[in-house]
Amino acid sequence: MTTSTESASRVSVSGLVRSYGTRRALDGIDLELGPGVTGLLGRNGAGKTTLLRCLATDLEATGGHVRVLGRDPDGAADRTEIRRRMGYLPQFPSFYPHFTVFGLLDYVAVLKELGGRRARHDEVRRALRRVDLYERRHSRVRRLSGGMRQRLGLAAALLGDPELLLLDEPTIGLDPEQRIRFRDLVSELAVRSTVVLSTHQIEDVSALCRRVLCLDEGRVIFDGTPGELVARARGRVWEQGSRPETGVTSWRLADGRYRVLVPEGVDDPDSAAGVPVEPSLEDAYLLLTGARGSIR
Ligand SMILES: Nc1ncnc2c1ncn2[C@@H]1O[C@H](COP(=O)(O)OP(=O)(O)OP(=O)(O)O)[C@@H](O)[C@H]1O
Repeated sequence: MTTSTESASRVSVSGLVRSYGTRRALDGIDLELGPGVTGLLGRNGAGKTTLLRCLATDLEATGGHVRVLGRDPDGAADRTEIRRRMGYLPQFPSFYPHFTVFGLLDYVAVLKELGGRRARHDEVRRALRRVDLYERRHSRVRRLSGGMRQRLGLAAALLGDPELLLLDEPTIGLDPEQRIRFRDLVSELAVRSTVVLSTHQIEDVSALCRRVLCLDEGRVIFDGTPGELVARARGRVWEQGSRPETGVTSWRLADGRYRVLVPEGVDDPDSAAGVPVEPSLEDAYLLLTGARGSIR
């Protein structure tokens, strides 16, 4: 039976467990996602890619319940329907190098069963324009730069205006202009679509996400707005002239001073040594995930 919360959500996950052998990469995730951009943060190995792969029907859950776009990924017919209505940019997209840019996207569009030839070609052109690759449509994929390949992967994910867009580290390798273009595109799409963005680029989260989920060892350790995450760090970020004692996180800044993060339960530094400053989202994330000691 479908509950009203489930039908409003594009993604509904409860008690999701995914193990690789004896290792639990996801250890009981509960999640409801509606339209808008949600940023997925977490250290290397926290479980972000595994979560996206479970939502993308690329990995089966070991335990718990997953519904994507109102469908059950365990059923073959439901899985096909989810794949048609979802766009997925994997962490390491790989392409046939001898295809042209246009030919490759057209091939993906055929697999997604996007309309007749004419409508499909229109959609391929539209996706190429959106990622600024239209001028390169006749190039062989092997001749693209790393950032262009990343944009090609994004174009493939955008085909057919998916209701759910799952993006695993989408801005890796993009130059600043293309990164801003990407943000503009994603925020436009997120008016109607649900976008989940796994990233280590905290600036992308600040610029794009209304909601942040932070994973640690396969569990959600924070679920809220970027502002709520920053608020947790207020009063715990300092700058001072000398490297502090252990027990706090610190790193040297360009001007020779030190930025100091003071975890909860540790005394504030001596106010004579430094001044409290407004935390950034990055500071708040580092405090949340428990970084310790000097970051050199
Ligand atoms: N195919 C696999 N086989 C075995 N273990 C795996 C596999 N994929 C991931 N893992 C393990 O599962 C855990 C979560 O990995 P995952 O790739 O989901 O993390 P992540 O948060 O995406 O990391 P990163 O930021 O480095 O991409 C890690 O301990 C990882 O070593």
